Amino acid sequence: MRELRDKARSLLDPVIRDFYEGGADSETALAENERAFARLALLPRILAGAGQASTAVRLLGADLDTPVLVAPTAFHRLAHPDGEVATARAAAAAGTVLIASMAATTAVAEVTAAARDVRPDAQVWFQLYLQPEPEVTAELVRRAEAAGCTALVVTADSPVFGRHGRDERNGFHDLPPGYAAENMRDLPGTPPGGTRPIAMSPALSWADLRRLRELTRLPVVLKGVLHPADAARAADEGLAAVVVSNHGGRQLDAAPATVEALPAVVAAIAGRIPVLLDGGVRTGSDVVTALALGATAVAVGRPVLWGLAAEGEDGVARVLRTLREQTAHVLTLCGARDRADLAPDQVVARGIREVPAC
Ligand SMILES: Cc1cc2nc3c(=O)[nH]c(=O)nc-3n(C[C@H](O)[C@H](O)[C@H](O)COP(=O)(O)O)c2cc1C
Ligand SMILES: CCCCC(=O)C(=O)O
Repeated sequence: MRELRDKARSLLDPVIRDFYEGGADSETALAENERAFARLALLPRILAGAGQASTAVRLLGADLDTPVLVAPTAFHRLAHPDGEVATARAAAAAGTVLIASMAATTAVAEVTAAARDVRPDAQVWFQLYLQPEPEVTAELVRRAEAAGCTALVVTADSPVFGRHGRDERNGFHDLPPGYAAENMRDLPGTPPGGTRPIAMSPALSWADLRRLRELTRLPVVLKGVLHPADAARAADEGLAAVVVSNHGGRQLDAAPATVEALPAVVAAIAGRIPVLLDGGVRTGSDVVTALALGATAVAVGRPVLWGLAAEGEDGVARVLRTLREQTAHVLTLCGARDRADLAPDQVVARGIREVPAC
């Protein structure tokens, strides 16, 4: 992973590298996502007789080979000329879900076609920001459905754009000439062939999410959940899953590390719907830590961009394969056959522990 990251960093234009790597404000949330995992240790169970570990997981009715999904990230063609097509092919081959970003540089129909070309039952979910004009959101949903996406992921942690100091310093505000947010083309209100900018709105509420659900039969996943009360509400409202996420540290810089927010969300959901997590997942130990704390699966953002920038489709495939192999290895070392054998008491803070009364 480090090797791919370093290769990506050396190949990418520094302005694009900063866009991918950067976080909001002081980049505290960005750094804390990784640091919080480093502050945790796993207590293995021994002599459990668990046998060969399995990374397979069932999620929203689909069987996946790995609990590591591809988080939605913008503008893949800035990382590699094959862009989202390469990512989609690698995710499909890895037997995982690609959450395709609304801010993709490839239209969602082309993304799903690329994934299905590798594997007919490939799972592509479509991430969107609810747009202030309902007819724009409705058209995006219609396109995602027509493309064969199997779920919608609404990102709810972005009432405004995050403040990204690196992009401001670099003057990176728009896609370079020759690239476009292809899902935003030919929407209501755009001139023929033109695109419209992605809007973020602080006026959006649960009522807007309910209206979205009336438009579609697709399961709707809520991304950007950190408060347990919001998690409970998501389950009450009938959402299909939540993603504990602080947007990779790119929105509220004072947000907690996601792995630290996870236990309260898991408790609030109380097994009603799957809880996913993204932010700072870099190794199989991170994956197993999140699973032990109650996540059904995790997603990775920047590692996929490193793989893509370094080696295109092969690089993304390598990132996903490495994480799956490491996850299986760590499960085995923890005495677990799969996620169901893990328990939250296996995750402990580093440092000397109090001696428990046994
Ligand atoms: C360059 C970049 C672009 C992103 N674009 C989107 C996006 O379009 N939609 C979205 O919901 N999240 C977006 N995210 C957030 C990711 O989905 C995810 O929450 C985050 O990257 C996870 O953290 P990690 O990068 O540490 O794995 C983006 C993140 C990065 C780094
Ligand atoms: C309008 C593009 C939004 C991309 C995004 O969510 C991010 O860069 O974090």
